[in-house]
Formats: sequence, C-alpha cells, structure tokens
Amino acid sequence: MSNCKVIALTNQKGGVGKTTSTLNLGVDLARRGKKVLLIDVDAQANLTMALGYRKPDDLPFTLANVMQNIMDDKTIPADAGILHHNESIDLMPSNIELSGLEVRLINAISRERILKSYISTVRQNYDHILIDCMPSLGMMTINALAAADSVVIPTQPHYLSAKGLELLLRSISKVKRQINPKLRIDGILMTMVMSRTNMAKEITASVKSVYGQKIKVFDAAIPHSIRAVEASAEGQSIFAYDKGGKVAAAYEQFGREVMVVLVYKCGHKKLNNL
Ligand SMILES: Nc1ncnc2c1ncn2[C@@H]1O[C@H](COP(=O)(O)OP(=O)(O)OP(=O)(O)O)[C@@H](O)[C@H]1O
Ligand SMILES: [Mg+2]
Repeated sequence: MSNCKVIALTNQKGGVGKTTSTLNLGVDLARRGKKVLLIDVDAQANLTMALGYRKPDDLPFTLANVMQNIMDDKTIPADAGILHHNESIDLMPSNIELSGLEVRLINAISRERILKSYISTVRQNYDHILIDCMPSLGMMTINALAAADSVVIPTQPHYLSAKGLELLLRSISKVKRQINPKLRIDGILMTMVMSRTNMAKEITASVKSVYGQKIKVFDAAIPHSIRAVEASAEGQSIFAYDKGGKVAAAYEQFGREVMVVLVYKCGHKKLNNL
C-alpha cells in the first residue's frame, strides 16, 4: 500500500487562494525532500499557467485526455502528460478541454471515481499529491473529494461567508458518507490576510470560535502581498521569487503544520523527523 497522501484544496468561492496555496504548499513539501505531484482540476488552468506553462491549450496531453482514456477503458503509461517543473515538483496540467470532459462525465460509469482511478495509477510514485479544485461543487470537485485523503479549505477573511462554508462542509460530509468514508478535513487556511486591519483579526477570531472546535484553523495565515501575484506572473513559487519575504515564511509555516497534521493522523513517524 502506498503512503502517499492526497490533499484537495477546495472552496466553491472563487479567488480565495486555492491555486496559489496548492502551488506553494507543493513547492514547500518538495523543499522538504518530498516527491510531489500537483493536479490542476480546473479548466481555467490557472495552476498550469502559474507554473509557467503559458499556453495550456497547446499542451498535447492533459488531465482531460487522461480522464477520457479512463472513461474509454484505455490503458496509457502512468506518467503520460506529467510535466516536470524546475522547482522539483511534477504537474498534471489542465486546459479548457476539461470543461467538455466534465459534461461527458455526467453519463460515465462510476463518474465520481474517474480522478481516483487516475490517481491510483500514479500515487505509488509520490509522497504527496495536491489537487487544485475549481470554484464549484460540481462533478470535478466531487471527483477531487472522492480521490482525496483529506481537504484543506483556503478562505479569504473578507469573503468569509458562514453560509458558503456550511454548504462546502455539507458537500464534504455527503461525499464522506456516500463515496469516501476516510475523507478528513485537515483545516481552514486563512489567505490574503491584511494583518493591519481589525476586520481580518476579528474574522479570524470568529472563524476560530465558530469552527475551531470542529475543524482546525491553521495558525499560519497567508498575508496579502503583491509578491504572491508577481510570483505567479513569473511562473514561479513564492520561494523562488521572494524567498525571504513574509508570504514565503507563511507558506513555510503552513507546510510545517500540514506535515504535523499528517503525522498525527497516520501516527507512524516521529515529530522531530519533520
Ligand atoms: N497572498 C496573496 N496576496 C495577494 N494576492 C494574492 C495572494 N494569493 C493569491 N493572490 C492573488 O489572488 C488571485 C486569486 O488567487 P488564486 O488564483 O490562488 O485563487 P483561487 O481560489 O485558485 O481562484 P479560482 O477560484 O478562480 O480558482 C490571483 O490573482 C492571485 O495571484
Ligand atoms: Mg484556482
């Protein structure tokens, strides 16, 4: 059995930092010596582009092709389509074809488990697989939740809506009941936090008081910084772009917390090995 951990970063709210957090958590884990695959499960292909693959529609083989082959019962090499980024992470890229695939998925047999089938062919090659979800609770996100061991919920304090979070938690528990009983929530990650505003502090405190009993709120909070935007524009992680900056420090703290969560849950490694 593989020890690979599959984490989906998800929130149906758009623009809350899912893609940026997938990329930087992935690179942080790679910097800790882990073998990491990122999967872009969004037809917008923001993750693919943020890693410097500027023209995703020109890529010959993407997640849509991989999933179509599984739906057609065709066998392909496990590493087909995987790109090797120079920051020591691998990427299963995406492009606009994924939106057509999502439509075809509706009539497929085992439609919720196609991504899981794909991941089962590659997971033995990695320590961590991170799934960057699209901003919806549609079939692609259900596939991501069905394939994941755990979920991280990036949330921008400004957009925090209790209703939105409730809806997400309900979807997660539905998938857990019906498809993936082992699914866990690792925690809520606060992103784009303007630390000098009282509102951010108040919202963070209120999230902790409302959800803190049930769900971990990571101590790491990602500061709002133009550096994060610039890094994506350069096709780099924050560690390559601004290693000494506060966003890199926050993602490093987040990566460390994720490692601790994983260790506690599987309980077979010592904390001081981190
Ligand atoms: N810490 C940050 N500070 C400032 N801007 C940020 C930060 N993190 C991400 N951004 C920017 O905010 C925008 C949204 O971030 P991102 O694409 O990661 O969110 P998302 O949740 O993946 O969005 P979508 O729902 O569209 O997939 C991007 O332009 C990104 O560069
Ligand atoms: Mg995104």
